Amino acid sequence: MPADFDGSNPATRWARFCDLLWYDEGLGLWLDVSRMALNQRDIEGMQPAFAKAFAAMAALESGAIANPDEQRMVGHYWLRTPELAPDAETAGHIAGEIDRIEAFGHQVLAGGLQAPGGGTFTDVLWIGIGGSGLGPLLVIEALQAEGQGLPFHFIDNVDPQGISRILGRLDDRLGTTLVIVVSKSGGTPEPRIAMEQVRARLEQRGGRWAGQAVAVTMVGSRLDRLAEAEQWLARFDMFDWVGGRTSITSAVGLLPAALTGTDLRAFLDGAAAMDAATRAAALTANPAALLAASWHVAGHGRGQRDMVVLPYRDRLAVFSRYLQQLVMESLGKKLSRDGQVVNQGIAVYGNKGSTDQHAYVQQLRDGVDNFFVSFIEALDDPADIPALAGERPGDVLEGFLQGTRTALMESGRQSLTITLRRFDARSLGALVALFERAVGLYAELVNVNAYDQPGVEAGKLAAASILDLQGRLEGLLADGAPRTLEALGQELQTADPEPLFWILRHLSANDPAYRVSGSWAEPASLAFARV
Ligand SMILES: O=P(O)(O)OC[C@H]1O[C@](O)(CO)[C@@H](O)[C@@H]1O
Repeated sequence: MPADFDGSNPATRWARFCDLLWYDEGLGLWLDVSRMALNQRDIEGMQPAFAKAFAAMAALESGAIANPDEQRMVGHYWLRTPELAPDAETAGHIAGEIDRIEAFGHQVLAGGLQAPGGGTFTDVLWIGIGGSGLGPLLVIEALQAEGQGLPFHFIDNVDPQGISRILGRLDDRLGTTLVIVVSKSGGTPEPRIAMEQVRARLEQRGGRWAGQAVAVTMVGSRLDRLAEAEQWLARFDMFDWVGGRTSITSAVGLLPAALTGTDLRAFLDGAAAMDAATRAAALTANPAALLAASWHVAGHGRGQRDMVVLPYRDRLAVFSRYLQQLVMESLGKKLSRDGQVVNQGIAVYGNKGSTDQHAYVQQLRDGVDNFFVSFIEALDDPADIPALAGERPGDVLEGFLQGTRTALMESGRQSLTITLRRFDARSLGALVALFERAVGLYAELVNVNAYDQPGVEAGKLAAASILDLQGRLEGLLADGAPRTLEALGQELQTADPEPLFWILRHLSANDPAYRVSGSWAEPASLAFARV
């Protein structure tokens, strides 16, 4: 039985550490939650809720409609253990896609599949947003060995400057760039618009789009239909029952692995092994349950403490962004599954240690106590970085981690630590699967649907109505007559002149045909004309 959380007594601390430490030899992974406020009373009190959560996860894995809003099954666990899928056809399809991805990677890297103008592909340009961009970025940043496979470039936004920068970087290599367009729904505006920009530039530079383009999307989506009609180089399936934020073990994460010569089977194997470990139906024997319980106690089941992710490994710097989507899009919900307003969620941020010690860790130690830290470390230091003048970088890094952990404890701040024996494709798969399951369990504890994202729709709809308003506004100003915002509002029958101000400020910054009179500091004085 673990002693209660109390940083002041080394003997109690040690006993608590030993009692709560979770370790799995096969996974080579330790989880220490002894410095979270998770006490025996909490563990006992949460047993019934966890019994229900474990049952819900078992039902989800066996194909229940776990996402009722979208009437969808939730099957990311099947991606690494296809035989778990509810029917043999689905299992065969998953396994077949993995084989195809692997073969495609080999063909591209070995030059069996060439750019349309001849020669091997030189680069990959990946276009996708949210889960269609973050998982691949994590795979590349975390796992691509220096100089191995193709260099990757990402467009994960519709920022024209960002698109311009990437196109400028690729420029004369556009004809030998493999362009992978990723959108589960196949209709998300940002990647679609970015794709059109890339396509236009690539064709200007003599490339042949269909021979260089690959689609990753749901069968039958708008993107899939386009890729099929134009006979793109390849199409890979993004299954209906996999959400963007849990798609890293689908083609979304496997294709980047295949195109960089990374061991995608090891990645899947690590995730499968962690899935097996996190099926344990006992709170203290299950690392994902230990995480979920610790988060719950720390934030009083209301998300009142933020999750600060501090990996002590540069290659994992992007992991906090990855977790940000996984945790916040899954748990950040207004309504419970019973329709009650709950405004749930856990805020996630972070970068990497020890770098952040010289940035925001000051506040963590001394400022507002509204967080818990998730330290992540790997024990394997590369052999080519030796001790110099008695200083070995790996030892210093470990010392800084322990130092920060201690300093936080001394000021009563909570932290947990995940330690990987080795950092590789297998352990990254395990790490991802650990958090996926913890998020699923936590969602059960707070009774929210972890698999929908209704809040995102509000912003998408509002953006669409702004673009519609802009179209009507431009139509009105085409006659060349100057108008104030108030007059424009009246003619366009909108009671709110503010969006008109924003649209015209942007238009006039980019199009010299727009003439502006009045003062920008006094929006009501402004008049606009298109001459
Ligand atoms: O892959 P898609 O369908 O383009 O969606 C991209 C992202 O947009 C969201 O649907 C939110 O709008 C995320 O859940 C998803 O990862």
